Amino acid sequence: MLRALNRFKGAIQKRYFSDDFILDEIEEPPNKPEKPSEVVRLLPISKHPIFPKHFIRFRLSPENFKFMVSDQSSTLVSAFILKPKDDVKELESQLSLNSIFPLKGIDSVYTIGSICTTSFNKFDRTITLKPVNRTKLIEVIEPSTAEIPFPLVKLQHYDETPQQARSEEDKAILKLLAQQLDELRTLLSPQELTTLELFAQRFNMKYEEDFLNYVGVILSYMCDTAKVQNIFEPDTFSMRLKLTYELVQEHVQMRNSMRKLQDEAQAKMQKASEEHMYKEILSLIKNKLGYDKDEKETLKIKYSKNLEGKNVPQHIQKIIDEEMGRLMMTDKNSSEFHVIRTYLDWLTCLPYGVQTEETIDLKKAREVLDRDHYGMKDVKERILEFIAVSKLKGSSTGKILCFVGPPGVGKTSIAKSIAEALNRKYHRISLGGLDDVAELKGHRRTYIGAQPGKLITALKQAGSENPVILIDEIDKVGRRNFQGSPENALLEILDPQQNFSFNDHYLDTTVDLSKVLFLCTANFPDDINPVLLDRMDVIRVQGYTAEEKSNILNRHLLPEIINKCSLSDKSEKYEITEPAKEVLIRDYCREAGVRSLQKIVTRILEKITKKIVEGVEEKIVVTPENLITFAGRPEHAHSKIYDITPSGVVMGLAYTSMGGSTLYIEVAKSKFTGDETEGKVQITGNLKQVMSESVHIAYTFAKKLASEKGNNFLDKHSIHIHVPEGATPKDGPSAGITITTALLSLAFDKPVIPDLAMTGEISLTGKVLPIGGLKEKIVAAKRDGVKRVIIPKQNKYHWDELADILKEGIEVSFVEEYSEVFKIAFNNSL
Ligand SMILES: Nc1ncnc2c1ncn2[C@@H]1O[C@H](COP(=O)(O)OP(=O)(O)OP(=O)(O)O)[C@@H](O)[C@H]1O
Repeated sequence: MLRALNRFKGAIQKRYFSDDFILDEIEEPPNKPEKPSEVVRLLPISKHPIFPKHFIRFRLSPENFKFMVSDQSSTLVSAFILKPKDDVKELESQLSLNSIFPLKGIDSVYTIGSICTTSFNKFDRTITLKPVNRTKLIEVIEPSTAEIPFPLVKLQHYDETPQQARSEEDKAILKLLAQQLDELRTLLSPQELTTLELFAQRFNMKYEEDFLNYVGVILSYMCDTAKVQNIFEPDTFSMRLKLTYELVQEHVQMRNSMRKLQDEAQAKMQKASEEHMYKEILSLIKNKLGYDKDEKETLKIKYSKNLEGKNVPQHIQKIIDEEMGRLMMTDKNSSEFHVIRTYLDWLTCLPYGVQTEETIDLKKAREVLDRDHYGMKDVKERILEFIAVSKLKGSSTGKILCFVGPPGVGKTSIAKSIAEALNRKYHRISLGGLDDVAELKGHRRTYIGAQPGKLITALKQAGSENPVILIDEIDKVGRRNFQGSPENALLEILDPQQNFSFNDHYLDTTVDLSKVLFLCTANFPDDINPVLLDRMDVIRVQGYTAEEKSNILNRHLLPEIINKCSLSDKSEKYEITEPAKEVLIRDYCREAGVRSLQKIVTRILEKITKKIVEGVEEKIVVTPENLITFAGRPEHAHSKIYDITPSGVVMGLAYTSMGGSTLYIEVAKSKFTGDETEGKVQITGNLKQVMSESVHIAYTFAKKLASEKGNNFLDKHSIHIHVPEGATPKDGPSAGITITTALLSLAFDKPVIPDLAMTGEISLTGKVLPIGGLKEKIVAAKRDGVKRVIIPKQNKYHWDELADILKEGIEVSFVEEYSEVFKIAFNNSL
């Protein structure tokens, strides 16, 4: 500090270095009066307390200046800091120099201030305050008035005599304070540093009090008024030193973090500007050397190669040419360049005029279909008919086949076989859960990251204009929403009248889809939009019987899985016995298709592979007894929950999206509640609307029939109808005769004959109407040990078409009227 002081010896005599502060002429501090007067005027000042040996000049208003100059007592005044308030800040912002403010009340100033000598400069109406001592405000003797702007106050002065004997702690803190001050100097701007060093000239650093006052002055220009006043007030040296040290430390920390943030921000900005500069230089160099042009030329060559041998439609060629021109003109580093480039990538990669030669050969088609799929007689016949018609027509397009059936029955894989049979490329689009039309028709190019829709992607991937595109799960496509209707887009895609000019939003031009052969699959035709369904030829793919599953397993699934597990040449090391396969089909895979059978057999063969790799010597034989160790526990428990059905319980047959299943209808009486005079029906078991309606029809009919037979049970009791397995939603009218029979069984308190199951819709007059999914229902009935089934007479031809092996062991009764059901179910005993 002393070095700094010497450096600045002979500093400019009068110097302005901040708008707020005027360093006055260097002069010796005034002689301290023997004992300063204790009754003086109070000058309320702003910003910071005046530390001993530091002096400040203020500008006064003309009236105040006149008053002060004429006032006899004003050779000595006291200066007190106004407590920071909003209006003080406001006043400060209006005045650039340190100011003396009107005093609103004695409470608005801090009670510790300075007693100062004064000197006036009438040229610029300023008063210089030179502090003598710190002082405490005791009371107001004469308050301020309109004529007397500054009140007369009584004070009690501090004793500022330097004390040399310091405690060890004080000495240590003084050392630390000096260190902190050194650190602070490293964090200051050059202008701040100059100010700091100029202040140093006023203090004699030999004295610790002077050093502390000097630090106080520095802080008063850097910290809040309240904080500075806090270090100004204590009357003991130790306390002032401690508080001053803490404030310096806090300020240094704050400056350090600010410096860090500033450095980080600066580094970031510098990096960004350097990057920008290098890019500019690079692009200038590339431009000069012609590299830029080279890259564009390379793209041009790539696009012409993409289009080689293709028969690009005129309207698309025009767009390609235009976009090529734009590409050449656009700066390679601009975002626009990338947009045009991606667009051209798509436009040039589509297979314009590229086709595979279609073979419409019935014999080959039959071979392929038989090779890949067991059974499916009807489906294969329908496909061959379709191919035969295509042969005469000269093309297979124009008609849309839709394969409908439960999961895992081979709908997707038969579509693949059709593609192979016709020598067309194959691509599958899954619509499950799709609800954004843009996924089918693309996003407009104005979107960031826009892409064409699934159809254009399919054409690109197929690489030919005439692939088979399988639209999978068309029944699961989302309905209309705010983004548009995917169903409408499908109508446009599948309609031969429209799809020769399919408009993709991204390509923003029309593409010909008329040569594509569209095939669709669905689990539930009822969920397909009727307008869409109308355009399709529906081919029902039925579920498989246990025998069919067994054949599919042995002929197709097993060889395929064995091949995948690389077990083809290790057949002597393992065996899955026929009884084990039977248990697998019966207990593990009860659904209509064969997908879970495929999964479980894969799991078993993987376990076998692991054992072989581990070096198990003996032959691994999978039998019904050890099946659990290979396949785990069967997920399906036996669905037969009654061995003998009691009164009020009858077995029905249902067809769900998962295939056929047996289901029990349970009916129980419940008491009348309140003042009911007529029976009511309560339904539980997750029944959807059609089935609930069916319950009401059955109830009305059963009531009528019962009373005709002299039984008024149903009139006198409320009824609860339940269909167990509530987690599965049930719909469809085919439980009509089953519900009626269950109601009558309860009413007459007579169980139906054993091992009976029935299916059929009932009308209000007792007619039995036909049902769907007979094959699946019979498969389920057989699986659950049903010996006798009642089905509508109108379904007889479906029954006749069933394989003999499926009908074996089941006695069937075809009925037209409910009265026939009644007779069979209750064995003519009512
Ligand atoms: N009749 C069959 N002959 C040979 N393999 C079959 C037969 N039916 C199904 N598969 C095989 O079963 C597996 C599942 O069939 P696929 O994926 O075609 O069923 P899916 O009906 O399309 O089911 P989803 O409705 O769930 O899509 C395939 O590996 C398929 O080859």
